[in-house]
Amino acid sequence: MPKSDSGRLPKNWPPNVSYLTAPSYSQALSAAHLSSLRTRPKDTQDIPPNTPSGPCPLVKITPITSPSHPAHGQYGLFACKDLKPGSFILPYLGEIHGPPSCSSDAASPSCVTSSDAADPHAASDYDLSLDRELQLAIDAQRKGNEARFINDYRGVADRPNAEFKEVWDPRRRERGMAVWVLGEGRSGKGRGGVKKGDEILVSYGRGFWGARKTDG
Ligand SMILES: C[S@@+](CC[C@H](N)C(=O)[O-])C[C@H]1O[C@@H](n2cnc3c(N)ncnc32)[C@H](O)[C@@H]1O
Repeated sequence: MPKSDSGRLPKNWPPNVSYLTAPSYSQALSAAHLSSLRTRPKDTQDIPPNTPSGPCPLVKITPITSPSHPAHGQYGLFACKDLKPGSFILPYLGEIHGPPSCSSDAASPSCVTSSDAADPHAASDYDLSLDRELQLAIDAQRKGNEARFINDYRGVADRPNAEFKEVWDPRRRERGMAVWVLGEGRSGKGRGGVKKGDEILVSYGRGFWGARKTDG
């Protein structure tokens, strides 16, 4: 049984994944990575102070039973109530890690190149970039929270209704990623927030799918 700090697990939480209520850190994170992680970037929104640590009351993990859904047989994340455009949903928790097998210097040339053997995160479908320059990312494959169940909108809806955005956590004084309802945008077209019962869908970006294309 996976353990969580609060002892409570969201419904449908998989037994082989640890449930996190706070970030986890790779032991290989360098001093430079930790320092960057704890430096507030400009123009980053705060995680709302009332964000619960533990199961998020706004969402539920739900098995995808519709055969026409491209993630049929897997899980998705659905809204338990109407969510306003631009509103915060939940943090994206997982193991914060740097580039593969990196030693104590973030810019170290001794970092080995990426391969599945050297990089435990290379094959993960749950690895979300936090800082491209420093190659910091958050991998929720083995440990995470409900946000790891968010599917891509392609083949499900015309457009995403949510997005992953960097945040500042004032309690931990640390950078992170979180899920937000898409804002109304300039035109306001088609961005009416998320309705109760809707699947929460983001765009993983073309890079995610490009990297998974097979030749055959
Ligand atoms: C971060 S996981 C999302 C949660 C996943 N459905 C689960 O139950 O664990 C990413 C994986 O979900 C599936 N997925 C998400 N969005 C999809 C889409 N639009 N079409 C096909 N598969 C999708 C793919 O298998 C992808 O590698």
